[in-house]
Amino acid sequence: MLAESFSQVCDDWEHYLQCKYVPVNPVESFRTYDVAKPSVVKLYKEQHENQTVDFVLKSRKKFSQLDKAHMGIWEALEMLNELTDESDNDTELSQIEHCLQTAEALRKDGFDDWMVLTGLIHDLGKLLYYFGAEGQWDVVGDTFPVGCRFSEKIVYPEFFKSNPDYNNPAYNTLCGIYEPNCGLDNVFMSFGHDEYMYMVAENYLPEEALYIIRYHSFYGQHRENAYTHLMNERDHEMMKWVKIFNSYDLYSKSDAPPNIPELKPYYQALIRKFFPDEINW
Ligand SMILES: O[C@H]1[C@H](O)[C@@H](O)[C@H](O)[C@@H](O)[C@H]1O
Ligand SMILES: [Fe+2]
Ligand SMILES: [Fe+2]
Repeated sequence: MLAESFSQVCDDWEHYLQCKYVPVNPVESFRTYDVAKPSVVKLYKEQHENQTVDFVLKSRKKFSQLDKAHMGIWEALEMLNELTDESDNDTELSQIEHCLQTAEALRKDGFDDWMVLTGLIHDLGKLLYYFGAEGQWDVVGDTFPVGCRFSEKIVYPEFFKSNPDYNNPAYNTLCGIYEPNCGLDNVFMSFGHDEYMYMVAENYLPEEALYIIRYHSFYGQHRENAYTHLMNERDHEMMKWVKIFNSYDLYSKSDAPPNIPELKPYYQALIRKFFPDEINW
């Protein structure tokens, strides 16, 4: 099932480049963190204070075992439905609704199966909240590299001042522990649902889908371009997909809630094209 080359995955790249999701609400009404809910501010304070190199290494080790559950994708979506994302300032809908909204918006614009499926599952990693996460701060919210200087372009940069890595000379230079242009593959991102879902889906999806899943919360780069110095050529190619995906992830939040029972058969069939009945979590 793994796609071997870019052209195999995407037969109509030019078409996709034209696709710009047009939100119902004005673009400026999204991600307005200066007027955020108190839960959002609290979440980012905890996240920025606690995501250290040590913490990320421990979390990667703990969750890469994939020994937390054995279940199917649709089952996981239903389980996720119980969770309200405290970092999200833009939607009050449940996560299954958000996942379906993203997938539906992609489907309407004619994207390939793998991309629609990516929309459906991109936030499923939030299940790690039930699998022994410390709280929501190591599950949701935007992500960023650790082990190098925290960018001022990240939301609420002031909270990083209380992160123990902030004053560590090994970690607080522009590239920190990394070589310039080493590639994001070699960079430790703050731990959360992106990295976890990447681990879960690694054997089943094409490279582009996995890249989107792994970096969709990395607004510091896909929106702010604050970490270009760590990227290699592959990242530049792949990041184009993340940018396209982001419009659908973010702006579809203004659409009407999807009809879950009506959509279920289509998405179950789509899941079966890529995943076995049950996978390890
Ligand atoms: O609040 C949201 C939410 O947690 C999303 O799932 C994540 O991808 C975004 O980056 C974040 O801003
Ligand atoms: Fe997400
Ligand atoms: Fe999302």
